[in-house]
Amino acid sequence: MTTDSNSTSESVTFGPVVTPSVRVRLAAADRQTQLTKPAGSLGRLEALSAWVAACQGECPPHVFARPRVVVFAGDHGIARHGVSAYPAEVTAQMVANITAGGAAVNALAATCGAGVRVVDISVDAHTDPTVSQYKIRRSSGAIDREDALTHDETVRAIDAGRAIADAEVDEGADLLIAGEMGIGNTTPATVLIAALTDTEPVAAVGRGTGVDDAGWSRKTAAIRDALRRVRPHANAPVALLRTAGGADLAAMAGFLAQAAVRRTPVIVDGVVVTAAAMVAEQLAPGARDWWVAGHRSTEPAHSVALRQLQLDPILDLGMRLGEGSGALAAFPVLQGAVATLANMATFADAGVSTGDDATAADATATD
Ligand SMILES: O=C(O)c1ccc[n+]([C@@H]2O[C@H](COP(=O)([O-])O)[C@@H](O)[C@H]2O)c1
Ligand SMILES: Cc1cc2nc[nH]c2cc1C
Repeated sequence: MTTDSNSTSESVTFGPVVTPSVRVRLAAADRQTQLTKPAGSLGRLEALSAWVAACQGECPPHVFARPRVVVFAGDHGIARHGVSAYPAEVTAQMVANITAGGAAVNALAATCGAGVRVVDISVDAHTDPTVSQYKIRRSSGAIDREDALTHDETVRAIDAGRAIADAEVDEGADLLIAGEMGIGNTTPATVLIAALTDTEPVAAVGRGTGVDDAGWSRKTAAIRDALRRVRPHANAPVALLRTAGGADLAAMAGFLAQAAVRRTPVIVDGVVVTAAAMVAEQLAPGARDWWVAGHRSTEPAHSVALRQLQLDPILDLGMRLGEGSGALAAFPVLQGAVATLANMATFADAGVSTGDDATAADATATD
């Protein structure tokens, strides 16, 4: 088996990813011990707040002022081969629904002040020019029998995602969420994750939108066939996306990699976004330090990918929607964590006795 391993020879290069500040993370952990609460009593919120402070490079951190969701929409040729519970036409219909404000992503984003943008990367329909600025093509190829994209399309899709991340950060986004919409997209997502983790199709395949048993069998066979085509490219992210990904997945990978280059934290969503994240980590090593997993989707491949990326999801609510919904559900938890570190009084400020004072008082009483 031949292996392409040199990602620079694939003509896509990302700027360096710096590590979120270790010094600030330690200062944040120390400040958490000084806040008016028993030591460690905010549980994982304490580590989450320290991560945000490290990403922002200052402690105390500031609560997020401009969280932004970008929903990447694209169709997949494999959806025409009975692997989803819904017809491919739903992708374009949902793009219109998101644009009109009627989708779950809109409802969730409105509760926490997040802005939503939907971008048509590869929808198999004509869409409004306001969403099609970055369109690469109409639908990616059916990956069980043909490449998803040409090399040139793959590079352009990655660059589109990079440009979208740059535009969001330049316009002041201080937290990014990648979401997606695309009938059939759990099939290429599962192929990418299985290829990158050497996982058997049956251990990774899930029901996606709720496909029935016959559809599940077709999906498993499609994943097996696509895996045969893609396995030689497991160490070559551009070839991986070209062979068995899609334009939407490539754009998300570029977006997630560039967010890290731009030192902007990201809440990762479900199985499709996390598949793109695995490729983004190949494109820009270290990018994962800038991401937190919002939730654990019910798709088995999602757990496989989270384990590989060493991301511990904030929520586990049995969600499997996509659109960035799981990340948005987790956002108030993350924002709350930041608010504790940013806004709570210290024991010294508030004149509240510390645990050390109790120990000292006990010692005095027994002297
Ligand atoms: O995010 C997830 O984990 C997730 C799990 C199952 C389904 N989805 C969404 O459902 C669509 C893909 O499902 P399917 O069955 O058509 O492959 C796509 O629009 C995704 O946003 C998303
Ligand atoms: C209606 C619908 C909405 C979605 N949002 C994300 N994936 C979806 C799939 C369907 C079918």
